[in-house]
Amino acid sequence: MRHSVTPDDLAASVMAVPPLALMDDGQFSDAENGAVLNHLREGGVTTVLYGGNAMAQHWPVAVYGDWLDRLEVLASDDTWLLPSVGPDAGKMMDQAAVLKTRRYPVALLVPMGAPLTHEGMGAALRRFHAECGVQLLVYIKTDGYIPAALLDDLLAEGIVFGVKYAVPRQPGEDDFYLRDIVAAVGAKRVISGFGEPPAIDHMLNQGLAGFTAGCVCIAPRLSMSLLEALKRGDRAEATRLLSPMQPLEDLRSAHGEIRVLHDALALSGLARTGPILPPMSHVDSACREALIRAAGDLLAAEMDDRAVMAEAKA
Ligand SMILES: N[C@@H](CC=O)C(=O)O
Repeated sequence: MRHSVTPDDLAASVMAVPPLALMDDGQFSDAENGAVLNHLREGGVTTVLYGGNAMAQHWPVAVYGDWLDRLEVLASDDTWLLPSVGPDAGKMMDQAAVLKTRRYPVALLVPMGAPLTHEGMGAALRRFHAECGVQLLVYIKTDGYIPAALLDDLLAEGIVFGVKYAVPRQPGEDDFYLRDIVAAVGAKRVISGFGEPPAIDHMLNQGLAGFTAGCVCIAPRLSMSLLEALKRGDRAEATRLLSPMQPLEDLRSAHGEIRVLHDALALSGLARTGPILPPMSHVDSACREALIRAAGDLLAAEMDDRAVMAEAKA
């Protein structure tokens, strides 16, 4: 696992957001989480965030250090691994005590909810950083969550590392909040935060540096090629690369993105992800067949792409 990173690393790899694999008794599975991490690394992904898809806000603090230590052992030396902290300021301090004795450079701050003020939120982030020295990637899912000027101050103080931006917009809708954030902290510090489809507009039209995604866990090579296409401004190639992911993305939109991804990894045969953490639950059996097809087709497209690349290199 890497112990230091720079803002350029936000653009160097897709930030994969995998599910967490547990054994039937709810214990962490080294073998299955290792299988997911190996598949990502073989597909070229070097940044992995244990966030929303891993239900990270619901990890008991009692196992937080142990699960992170296990992930660190499983990750390759060149992988940038990000844990999550929050969502509340008290839990952040319990997690700071754990992170203080580890070497994670950056953690994702999952969105905080009411009650809060922006002044108080700034104080909570400063207190966390003073305790453990870990910088924060701020996850923004709602308009006006944190003022752009406060983000800029926290970035200048070395507390905020960057922003994972995931406020949904209608097609063609102007995104004033995103523009303010980019004007304050610079596009290099902001990544698109909700999968491959919105990353196309975020990177091509708003100039964001990269993106986080879930489908990348099944198709890392395709997703990395999508990132490269977007960095060179190639919309046609990006759209082509997105198309094998769309059936699974459609199922995620219809039935819940976290649980569909968790079960898709298992049904594709990539990893036995096991029980999903409460308060989430598994997908209904009614969409199982469609999920087997979508996940299997996406994995097949990934393996075909890898075979073509290997042949081209030989
Ligand atoms: N929610 C997105 C990316 C993660 O933050 C996804 O799963 O595609």
